[in-house]
Amino acid sequence: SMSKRHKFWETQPVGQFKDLGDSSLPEGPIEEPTPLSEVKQDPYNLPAQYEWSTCDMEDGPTCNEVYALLAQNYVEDDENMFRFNYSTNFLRWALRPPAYFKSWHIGVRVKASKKLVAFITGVPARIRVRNEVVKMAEINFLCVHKKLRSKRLAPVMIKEVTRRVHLENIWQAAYTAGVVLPTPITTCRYWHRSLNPKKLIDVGFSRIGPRMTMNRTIRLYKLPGSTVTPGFRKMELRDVPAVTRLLRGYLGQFAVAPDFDEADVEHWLLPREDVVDSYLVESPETHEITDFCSFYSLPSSILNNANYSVLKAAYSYYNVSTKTPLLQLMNDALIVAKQKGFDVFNALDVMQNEGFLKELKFGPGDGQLHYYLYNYRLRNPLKPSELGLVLL
Ligand SMILES: CCCCCCCCCCCCCC(=O)CSCCNC(=O)CCNC(=O)[C@H](O)C(C)(C)COP(=O)(O)OP(=O)(O)OC[C@H]1O[C@@H](n2cnc3c(N)ncnc32)[C@H](O)[C@@H]1OP(=O)(O)O
Ligand SMILES: CN(C)Cc1n[nH]c2ccc(-c3ccc(F)cc3OCCn3ccnc3)cc12
Repeated sequence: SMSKRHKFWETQPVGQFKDLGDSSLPEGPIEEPTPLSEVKQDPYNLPAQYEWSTCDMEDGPTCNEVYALLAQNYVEDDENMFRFNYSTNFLRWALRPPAYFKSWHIGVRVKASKKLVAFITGVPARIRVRNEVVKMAEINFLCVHKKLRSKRLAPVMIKEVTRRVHLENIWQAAYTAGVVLPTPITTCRYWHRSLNPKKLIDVGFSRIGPRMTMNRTIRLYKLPGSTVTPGFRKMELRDVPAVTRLLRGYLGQFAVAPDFDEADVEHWLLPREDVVDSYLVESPETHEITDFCSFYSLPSSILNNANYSVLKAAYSYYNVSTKTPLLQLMNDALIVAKQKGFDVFNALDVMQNEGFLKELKFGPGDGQLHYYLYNYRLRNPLKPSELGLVLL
């Protein structure tokens, strides 16, 4: 991608590959805000047969259309064996955080049939970059129907969501992708911890290692039936103030991290069945909340297997350990994920995750996840361990 032409991205206020190494460029916004009166008031032009369609995720039929478009056309692994299968409840959670804008849930429909054929979203977030808290849009769920690929629809959709974000006086964004674009602020690897090795091997997600048998593999990944940490329990509404304090204190060590307040913690971290799970350790003696762990539920469709159609995957979200060793805390997270029927527990090598991945028998995945900021330059890329942000 360094040599590749990026005809669209070269026009955008993002770090450009040609600027890499030029440490004279200042860290911070690349372009200044435009006066709101000068922001384009009307939507960008789509090809004649298509129209913009703001998607109300609270409307059942619309939410189901978005679900179906993503279930059939969203991100697949490199071998096209799996495709993310975000649930409708997950999408409503991901897209309606505090102070969200419905106008940032942008669909493209065929005028004649009203068929939803493309989608892109933004949600507002306060992201701290080093010592600056920046109002940003987190951009996600960019999807063009498989039959409409390579028609340069994505740049139009990106410009339209940018325009609508600008109208709310927000000038920066954060996003991730499995593809390399100008220019990653960091590149993470993802790791997988088998919970149901027999199914993972059956569907081709994992392979039996050399000098291993199926039974030996099942034994290798066996976990206790219950958690081991005294005071380990599900998070409840009454815990929001304490978890907010714990999380803000912990995330302060990372160069880029969300600036969560109590309303954010209530939305993003209170357990929601089959969407997000959060646990904490309440000291039996002092009743102080000392540790926290969370994971979200993102199944993948299995695209061609006779016995299974869905891979149940848990993804590590935000974890804080101040008293319980991180290894023990995350092992308890694996134990509850197994209890809940997940087949695999996934984690990125961000934050302090490298400290538990190998020890808890995670294996490296076969791809990378690149993190990006829009209209905000970092002088140097970050190490994954300097990143405290997980996007869904
Ligand atoms: C201040 C507010 C700012 C807000 C905006 C911030 C920026 C937000 C940016 C969005 C963040 C989304 C984050 C997110 O959702 C998480 S990443 C997941 C993206 N979605 C998928 O992978 C689903 C399956 N693929 C598709 O649906 C299509 O392949 C897509 C729609 C991906 C591209 O459709 P297509 O039919 O295959 O391609 P054309 O229309 O012909 O367009 C080709 C151009 O698109 C560039 N491209 C390809 N993939 C991209 C990607 N993942 N991000 C950004 N750009 C991407 C590509 O480099 C080329 O530009 P270049 O010629 O310059 O290289
Ligand atoms: C983050 N969010 C924006 C979705 C997203 N977009 N692009 C991606 C590329 C990789 C990962 C990812 C992140 C963590 C992880 F443990 C495994 C992953 O992908 C495995 C490959 N795969 C793809 C579909 N089914 C399986 C997520 C994403």
